[in-house]
Amino acid sequence: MAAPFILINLKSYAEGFGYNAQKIAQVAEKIAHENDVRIGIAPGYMDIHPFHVHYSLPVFAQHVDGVTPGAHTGHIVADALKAAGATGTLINHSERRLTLADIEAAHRSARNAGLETVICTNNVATSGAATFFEPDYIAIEPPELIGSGISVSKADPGIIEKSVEAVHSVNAGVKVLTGAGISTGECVRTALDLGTDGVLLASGVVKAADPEAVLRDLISKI
Ligand SMILES: O=C[C@H](O)COP(=O)(O)O
Repeated sequence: MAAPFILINLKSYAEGFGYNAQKIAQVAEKIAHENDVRIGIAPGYMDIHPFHVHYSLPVFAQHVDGVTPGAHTGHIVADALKAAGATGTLINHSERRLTLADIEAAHRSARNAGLETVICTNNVATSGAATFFEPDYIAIEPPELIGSGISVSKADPGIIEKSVEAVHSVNAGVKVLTGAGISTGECVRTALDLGTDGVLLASGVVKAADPEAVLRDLISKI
C-alpha cells in the first residue's frame, strides 16, 4: 500500500497565513522526510508559489474553477495553479461547494493541467457519484463535524466505511481520505483501519499551539 496521505488545509485561518504557514510547512516537510508518510499542504492561493519554491511538499489549491485560460476575470484557472507550482487541488470543499456540473468542469480543467485531484464529498451518495469523475481521491467530510474537534473517525465511522464501499464499487483505483475533526494519531489509525488512504484536516494542526507536536502525534500510529 502507498504511504498514507496527510493533507493539511490551511483554509483562511489567520494562523494559516505568513510566518505561521511557513512554520507549518517546514515541520510538515521535516516530518514527511523522516517518516514513511506523504504530507501535503493546501495554503491560500498567494502562498502556492512561495511554498512550491521553498518546500518539497505536494502543494494543493483549495479550489479551482472549471474554466480554460481566456477572457475570465477573478477565476482560479487550473493552468495558472500549475504554473504557480501547485501539484494538486481540492474541488468542492464543504466551504466552497459546487454544482455537479461545476465539479465535473473543475475536475476536467485540473486533470488537463496535470493536477492531482481531491473531490470533497458530504455523504455516501455524493462520494459514489463523484467517483465517476475518476479523481485521485475522494475526501469524505460530514459538514457538521468540520472544525468541531469531534473526530469523524469516532463519531461516524459508518459513513467512512460506507463511503469506501461506494467509491470502490464504482472504481477501486480511486483512493479515499477521511476528513472532519481529525486531530490525533488515533483518529488517523481508525481512518486507515476503516479502509481509507489518509486524512484531510485543518483546525487540529493550523490552530494548534504546537503544530509540530500535533503532526508528530498524527503520524505516530501509522
Ligand atoms: O479541509 C479540511 C476539513 O474541512 C476538515 O477541517 P477540520 O480538520 O478543521 O475539521
